[in-house]
Amino acid sequence: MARIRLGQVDYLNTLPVFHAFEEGLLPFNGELVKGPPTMLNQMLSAGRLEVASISSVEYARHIDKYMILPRLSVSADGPVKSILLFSHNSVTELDGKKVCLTSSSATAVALLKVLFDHYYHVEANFVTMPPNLDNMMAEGDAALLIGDDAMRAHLRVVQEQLPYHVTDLGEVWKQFTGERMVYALWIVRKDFAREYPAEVQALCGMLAEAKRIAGENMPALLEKSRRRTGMPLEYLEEYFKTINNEFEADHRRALLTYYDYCYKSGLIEERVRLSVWGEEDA
Ligand SMILES: C=C(O[C@@H]1C=C(C(=O)O)C=C[C@H]1O)C(=O)O
Repeated sequence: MARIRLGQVDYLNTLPVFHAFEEGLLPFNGELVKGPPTMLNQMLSAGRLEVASISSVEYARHIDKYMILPRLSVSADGPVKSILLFSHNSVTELDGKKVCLTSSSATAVALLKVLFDHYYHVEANFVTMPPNLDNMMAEGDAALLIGDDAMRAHLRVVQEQLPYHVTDLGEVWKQFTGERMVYALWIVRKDFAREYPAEVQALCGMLAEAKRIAGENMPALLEKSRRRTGMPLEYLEEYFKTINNEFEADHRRALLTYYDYCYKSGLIEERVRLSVWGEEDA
């Protein structure tokens, strides 16, 4: 029996899928590997994980090697609250300025570049840095943060009344395209899926069960999130209402729209078709 190394993006937005795994509520006898998206992106690509939640743009960069697991994503329809650009001035004034990008992200980095190219028509200089708001704002004119880092930074901006503009890229994307945005997917390595289809099928069942369990245990999940991050309960409650973890027809159309723009901006090399585990043409 193949042991599955399962990568978990270590942000709140994957908890509605991973909570039951963390709590040992499922008969999963593989290994859970936690880290920021870019770490898991690399590990999956290097064959050091079999399955992982990773940056959605990464799928488009490895379509020959990857398959999408059904009915799973991290997405939001409009404002997402955790993909945020902090800036000293408004975004339209960032032409020729320095924008610091979190080293944890791939999807949001590409989304920012797409929006700069096609929506704001702004050409900035990008530098990649560890996710630290103060260092980034000292170094450049704007800072892109994602996940819990972005949420913490936003709370600080409000509490300490820091004089920054805060732009929610999910909201801008929705204004621009009318679509939701899919930030993360659950991906299996194709070579592994071909060799161990029964294990992948069983894992898909567990992931579906895990979502159901989390949905029925929101008070416990919220309390765990509060303990883990120190963020206020109401803020977390709103966040979990904002994040969606499905992958249906709307998500697919939205994702393909995003990939189209990534292609136009030279951020991915080929046009993409979605190959989803268990579907006819996968
Ligand atoms: C919405 C989010 O989606 C995340 C954004 C990612 C990226 O930018 O590469 C990767 C995984 C997601 O968990 C977030 O973390 O805030």
